[in-house]
Amino acid sequence: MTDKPVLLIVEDDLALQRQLRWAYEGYEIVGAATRAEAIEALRSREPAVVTLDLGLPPDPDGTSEGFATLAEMLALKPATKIIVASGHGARDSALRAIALGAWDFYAKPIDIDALGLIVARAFHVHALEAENRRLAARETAAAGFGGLIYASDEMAKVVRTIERVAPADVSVMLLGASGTGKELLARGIHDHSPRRRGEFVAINCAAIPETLLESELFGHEKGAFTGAVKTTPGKIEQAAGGTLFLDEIGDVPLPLQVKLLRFLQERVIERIGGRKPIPVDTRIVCATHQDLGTMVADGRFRDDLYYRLAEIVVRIPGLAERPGDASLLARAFVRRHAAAMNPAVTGLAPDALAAIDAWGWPGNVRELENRIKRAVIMADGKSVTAADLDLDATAADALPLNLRSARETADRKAIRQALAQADGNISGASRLLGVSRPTLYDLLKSYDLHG
Ligand SMILES: Nc1ncnc2c1ncn2[C@@H]1O[C@H](COP(=O)(O)OP(=O)(O)OP(=O)(O)O)[C@@H](O)[C@H]1O
Repeated sequence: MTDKPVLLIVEDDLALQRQLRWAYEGYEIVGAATRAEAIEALRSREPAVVTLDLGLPPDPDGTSEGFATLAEMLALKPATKIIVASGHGARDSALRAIALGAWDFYAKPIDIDALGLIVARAFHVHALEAENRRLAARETAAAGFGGLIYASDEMAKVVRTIERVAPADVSVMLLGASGTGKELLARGIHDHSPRRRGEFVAINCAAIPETLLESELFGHEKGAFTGAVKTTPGKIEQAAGGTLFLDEIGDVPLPLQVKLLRFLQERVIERIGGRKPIPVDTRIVCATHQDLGTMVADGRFRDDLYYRLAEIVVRIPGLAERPGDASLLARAFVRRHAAAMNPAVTGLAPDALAAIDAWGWPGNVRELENRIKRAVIMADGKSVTAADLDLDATAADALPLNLRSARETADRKAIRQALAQADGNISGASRLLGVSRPTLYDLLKSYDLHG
């Protein structure tokens, strides 16, 4: 066995089969002369592409056995690209073969070069479709994770960690820049934990004025302060039996940090103006874009609270550090927003994809989604362009330090993308990059990248 792509040739004329074997060098050729042999080869070798002669025994002058083989193969492995050949009543057979799901048809006698082109194209399309299926599978697998979409190994690693910690009742701290998907991941933790039937309650500690934050979190009794007209439970109580997501935890003022710490130690709260402690069983997931380590060192964040909250710390990389994610997310957002706002739009133009890859995404996924939403509304034609995204002029980067550093940046980016596309496979990535494996190894070493 070689690692060349497998081409199955179903042909009862053994001389012709031999001739084809010699003609196509780039593939590993497997021959079959009957339906039974063809099915056996399909099962054992799973060829991506098959050429099928319709005139097979016991009906070598007709097409019945050929069509039966076609139908059986497609039923077994629908993604197989089957190219049908026949000399009899070519037009009718062609129509019938295509209707049954054949990839293409050619009329005998065989022209080796013409058939070679059809075969090569079939392999190419098969590979593209396989890649699409792989990405779609990742999308669906991740859909359980609050609809999280990703292709990069960086994000796959984050998801693996989250999947592992979700069922354990530990507090999780998510660190990442704004718009990287922290809330989505927090929701994912909740949905994959035994508390999923309870509520997921999110509170953005930065968005609520200091004076109100305590009451929001802990609730208040009627009459506790002016305007407290009725007793109101806080977010912590609301999250009993579920998960409390404290976003921007770094913005909680010090006095409230003390109260939060007491809750985490004793698992009881007291509403403002209340006298009796109320036990609350909730899991805390928190997030911040701030450097809590420095805040602890500066005395702006209590270290005892930090350690209570950060039993597990998960770092979420920025969108620009996740090769392949931006374009995958962009496609998904185009689908989502086009359906709602401009159904004529079906995709992204090549210049838009290039601009998306080149952009630094300071606002991460949120920025990407907003740009796509606006572009879908603005788009005139079927495709969103770089101009619709407002990325054409702005995508021009500042001048790099020197040519060497510009080359290194470009190299690093291309290597990471190729590795992402090849699923981390060095041979695959080196083929995509057009360099030898040893060259790629050297580059990985010199740039301190990991394959
Ligand atoms: N991997 C992803 N797949 C699909 N959608 C995503 C992904 N990451 C983020 N989003 C979407 O992007 C938006 C921003 O994500 P989210 O609110 O989770 O970010 P955040 O890190 O919590 O941001 P902030 O810190 O500003 O609150 C949301 O609409 C979210 O649904």
